[in-house]
Amino acid sequence: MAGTGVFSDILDGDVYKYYADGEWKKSSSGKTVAIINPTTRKTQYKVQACTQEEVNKVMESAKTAQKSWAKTPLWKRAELLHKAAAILKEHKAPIAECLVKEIAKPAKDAITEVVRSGDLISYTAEEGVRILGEGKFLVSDSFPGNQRTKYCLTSKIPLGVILAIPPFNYPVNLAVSKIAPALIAGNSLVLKPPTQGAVSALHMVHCFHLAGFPKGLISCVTGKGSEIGDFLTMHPGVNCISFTGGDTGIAISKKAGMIPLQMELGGKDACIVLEDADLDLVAANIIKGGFSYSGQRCTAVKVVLVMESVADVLVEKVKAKVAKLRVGAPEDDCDITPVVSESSANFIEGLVKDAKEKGATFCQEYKRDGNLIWPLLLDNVRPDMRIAWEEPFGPVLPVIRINSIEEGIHHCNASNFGLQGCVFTKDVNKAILISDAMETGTVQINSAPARGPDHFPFQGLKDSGIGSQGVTNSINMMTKIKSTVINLPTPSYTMG
Ligand SMILES: NC(=O)C1=CN([C@@H]2O[C@H](COP(=O)(O)OP(=O)(O)OC[C@H]3O[C@@H](n4cnc5c(N)ncnc54)[C@H](OP(=O)(O)O)[C@@H]3O)[C@@H](O)[C@H]2O)C=CC1
Ligand SMILES: O=C(O)[C@H](O)COP(=O)(O)O
Repeated sequence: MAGTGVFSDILDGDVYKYYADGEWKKSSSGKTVAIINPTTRKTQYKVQACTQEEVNKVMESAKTAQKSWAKTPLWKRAELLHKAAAILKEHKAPIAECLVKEIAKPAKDAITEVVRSGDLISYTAEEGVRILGEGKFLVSDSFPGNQRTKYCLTSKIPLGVILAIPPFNYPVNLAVSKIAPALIAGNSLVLKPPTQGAVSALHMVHCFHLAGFPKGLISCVTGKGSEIGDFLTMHPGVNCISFTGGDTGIAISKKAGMIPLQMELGGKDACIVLEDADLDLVAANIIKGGFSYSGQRCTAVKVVLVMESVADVLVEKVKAKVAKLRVGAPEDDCDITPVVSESSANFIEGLVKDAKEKGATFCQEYKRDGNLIWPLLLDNVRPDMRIAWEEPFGPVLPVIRINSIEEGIHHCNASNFGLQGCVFTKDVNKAILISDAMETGTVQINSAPARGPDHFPFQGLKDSGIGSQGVTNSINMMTKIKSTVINLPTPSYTMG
């Protein structure tokens, strides 16, 4: 049960506290933020609306704690991360319950997110010990005109205070994907969780608290991004921002100072289907890729570009699978659950209405009950329809029929997004040519797009982001290079 047992410290009455200086605290603002359960559309939880003064104190503590954390041996940092991972997995049930209640994540997917997060933390600890435990040794005479009079020792050092801002759809996994690399690299961490997902995140933070991390090293400030967000992202105490979400990230990148930014933003992942594709495999991946978590994934299949000659058969196969999707409450492990908010549902409905007005073929009747939208496949979608380009972040999937591979690649590359894409064909030569031509960070061949496994690079191009994620890339981007050069009076060459 959320906020009970080991988690009772984080709850004060019906309001969750924020975390700073190794303690759970009540904000002096006296204001709270309601978290609306997408299924019931009623207030499920409340969190603090932290003040700017409290953010200032958090940043000061983070700066101080980072100095001693940077002197903590790598093996000790890794040991604490492994402890946090174990505690997180031990308490996966109450944390998963929070995910079900605040973001309507299906119960089994919620458990998976928490376990995956524990695994990510441990993998990051191991990877960090390896890659941060070695540097480079350079000699001067490799550059023309130089004798071997200079030895250069380089190492990766921490940036300082990392501000992590994850999105609602993975409030635990996309938080730890920032927290763990930051900490193993010797940084301190300030977390601003999404409002919907904040209580899941607070429970996750408590697992780090229970693991025994130094006071002030990790903080979690709550409050609406629209109210406290700018103060955080423009705070002079922040040395790096790692953000996942929507267009907000583009706005942040224009406001932030001269600091490293890691931005994972929206996507319009295209699924290109060639005539020789295994259409049963394609249909299964369209269902998994297009409708998991009701399409609320940046890596969801967001447009199907299928060769006309096989389109009828494919659409029928997908329709048959859509009909079998269970629609309902996340507690019942339904495949399609309510989208995260009424505003999101209204946005999705706007795209559907536009497609209707412009003549798309509705493979199912459009149906909505509150935030619950039944899965909808739109066939014969044309480029003049908004759904061809915009990201619904919901269970609505457009099918565009193409007559050539070039047409598919053109549509994919005409998008402002460039996160992932996928291509289905038995011809590996064509698959490689198409992958090379698609302007996306990743192309999946014969499978739906996906960020996982979490050690794979994860890179958005164009409006899909900057800076590459994935465990190793995240660790590296949260460090900078320090060099020490030893100057010898006379050249010295190591004898064989
Ligand atoms: N790339 C991806 O993985 C994801 C992309 N998205 C895209 O974003 C859209 C909206 O989803 P959502 O999660 O609301 O994304 P947002 O970009 O609105 O929010 C992402 C995070 O940013 C915070 N935030 C909001 N405003 C600011 C600000 N001014 N400064 C700093 N932080 C801020 C939010 O906090 P708060 O919740 O308090 O507003 C949240 O923690 C989706 O429709 C989808 O297109 C969404 C999720 C994942
Ligand atoms: O932001 C997102 O939606 C996630 O990065 C997608 O992750 P997934 O492919 O593992 O669902």
